[in-house]
Amino acid sequence: MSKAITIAQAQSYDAHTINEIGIPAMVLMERAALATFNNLLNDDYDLTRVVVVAATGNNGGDGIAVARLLKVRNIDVAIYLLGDPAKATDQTAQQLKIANYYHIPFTTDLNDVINATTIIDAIFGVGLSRPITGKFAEAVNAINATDASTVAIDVPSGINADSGETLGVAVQADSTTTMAYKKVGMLTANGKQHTGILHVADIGIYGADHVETIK
Ligand SMILES: NC(=O)C1=CN([C@@H]2O[C@H](COP(=O)(O)OP(=O)(O)OC[C@H]3O[C@@H](n4cnc5c(N)ncnc54)[C@H](O)[C@@H]3O)[C@@H](O)[C@H]2O)[C@@H](O)CC1
Ligand SMILES: [K+]
Repeated sequence: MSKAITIAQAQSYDAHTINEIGIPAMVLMERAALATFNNLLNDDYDLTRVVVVAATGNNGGDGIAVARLLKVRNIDVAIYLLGDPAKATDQTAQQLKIANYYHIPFTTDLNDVINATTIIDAIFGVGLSRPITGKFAEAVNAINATDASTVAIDVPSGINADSGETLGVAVQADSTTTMAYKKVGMLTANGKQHTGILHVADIGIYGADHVETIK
């Protein structure tokens, strides 16, 4: 799985898997979360205090699911939520509901992010469409200012997954678990520098050149 794909390819492979093949989006989200969680454990980060910084797109949903996987293992985890939960995607709204069931604490205090030992960056993935500003930028700057280890989901937030450019500000990750295939922007100098160690996770999404098409 060494090929690299564009944002448009990532989105069309996702849509094909969900709409044509019929694997539910929530299943893919759960696999993305489990892959991120397994890499988090294997890479041996200090999980004394974990904060998941999540927005309300599907990248955020992946992160909220990771928070639950940590919580059920008795790891101290909180969610710093950015954006309006009323505008969450269906899958992310469902993950928020599950997080509430498990009583995962939500914090609005950036000091909790600053004092974490490990931060999960689940702000934006391939859906980033404009420069990061306001509260989102404050959170990214706080993440980058800490000594905490930072683990990005899919793409370090703020990096354009096509060009590798920083859109406003971008998370400087120690490692990134990217879904299905590398993203071309992560192979540029700026992209690489923000991605850190790159893990590619097979979550059941494949391109048209995959074995799936062999009749
Ligand atoms: N759809 C799928 O099949 C899967 C998606 N997955 C995850 O979902 C991600 C893509 O999810 P989405 O398409 O929801 O996109 P994102 O979660 O990356 O973000 C999109 C949301 O952020 C907003 N946004 C974009 N740039 C912004 C900015 N600068 N400031 C404020 N808001 C901004 C958009 O309006 C949109 O609401 C992937 O990167 C991956 O992490 C995974 O769960 C696996 C399956
Ligand atoms: K991210």
